Amino acid sequence: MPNLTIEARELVKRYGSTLAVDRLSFTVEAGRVTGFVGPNGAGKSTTMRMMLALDRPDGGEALIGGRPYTSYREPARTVGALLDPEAVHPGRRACDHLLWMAQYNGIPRKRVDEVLQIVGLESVGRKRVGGFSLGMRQRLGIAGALLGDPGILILDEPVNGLDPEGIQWIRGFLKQLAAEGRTVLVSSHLMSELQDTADHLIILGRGRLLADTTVKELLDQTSGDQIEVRTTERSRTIDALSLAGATVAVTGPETVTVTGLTTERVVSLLSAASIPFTGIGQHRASLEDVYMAMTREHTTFAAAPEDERALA
Ligand SMILES: Nc1ncnc2c1ncn2[C@@H]1O[C@H](COP(=O)(O)OP(=O)(O)OP(=O)(O)O)[C@@H](O)[C@H]1O
Repeated sequence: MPNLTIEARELVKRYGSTLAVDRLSFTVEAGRVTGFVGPNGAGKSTTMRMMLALDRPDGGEALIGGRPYTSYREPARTVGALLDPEAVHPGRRACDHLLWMAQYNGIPRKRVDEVLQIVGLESVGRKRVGGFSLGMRQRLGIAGALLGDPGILILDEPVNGLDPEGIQWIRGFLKQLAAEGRTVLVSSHLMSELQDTADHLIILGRGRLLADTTVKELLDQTSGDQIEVRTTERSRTIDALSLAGATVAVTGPETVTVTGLTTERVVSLLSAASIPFTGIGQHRASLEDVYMAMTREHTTFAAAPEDERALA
């Protein structure tokens, strides 16, 4: 079995005073879709660029299949990447762009028609890229990533700019690639784009690893013992439950979320105080809630300069 992992080992990248990637370590495994999520500026693209030797780390290393990217004679057969769908010359036909990539990587030309078909661009293969929508350019970028039939795929924001049908297509497609045993690393700044697609999540904030977990573990860990109460008398509810030692958060015009008490105790306290409620039950946090809570302090677009961080 070939090694199809992607590894970041203590990766560091600085741009001037900005610490874009901060001692980042994780391993991406084959056979599943790994979502690489974090707010804008968290360091996702920088990390992917270091994996592909497009940027040089200031510390640590990135390994593809256990080796540095630069050690492969024909890297396109091991790893395919989509980084910037706008990078194709607009005057070029889609098929010529792929043909050029294939020739450069020693890949037979018949593979060009195959990948155009795989991504659903066969009917526009002879059209110039300048007339393509962003969604079509994303598909073309994915076709390029697939040219060498690689076991590892690194896709930066592939859902960006796709219409609902395109989003549906890419979700199914990524799952299929993983089911074939490939390693699929896909970034997004929106958890909602990946929550139904990714099996595993690597969450970044300001260049640091915030979580390396399965979607299920993340939800279980955070949903905990929260109870949601629906009531028109929010402030009396907050007073009564807080007095009994609960932490109560307002989560809607007629809902509060309670931590620290059992459902039975909440019911008995509200009944004793004659506070009406129309619903009560376990609160399940959405993945988006968990992600927002986790990244809240890390959403500043630019990472703080190192000397500020030292003082923090
Ligand atoms: N070439 C560069 N020169 C200077 N700063 C850079 C460069 N590339 C990235 N940065 C900075 O490094 C940090 C990480 O950027 P990066 O693009 O990797 O984040 P990202 O998570 O991919 O964000 P997005 O979701 O917006 O693509 C940001 O503060 C960014 O401004």
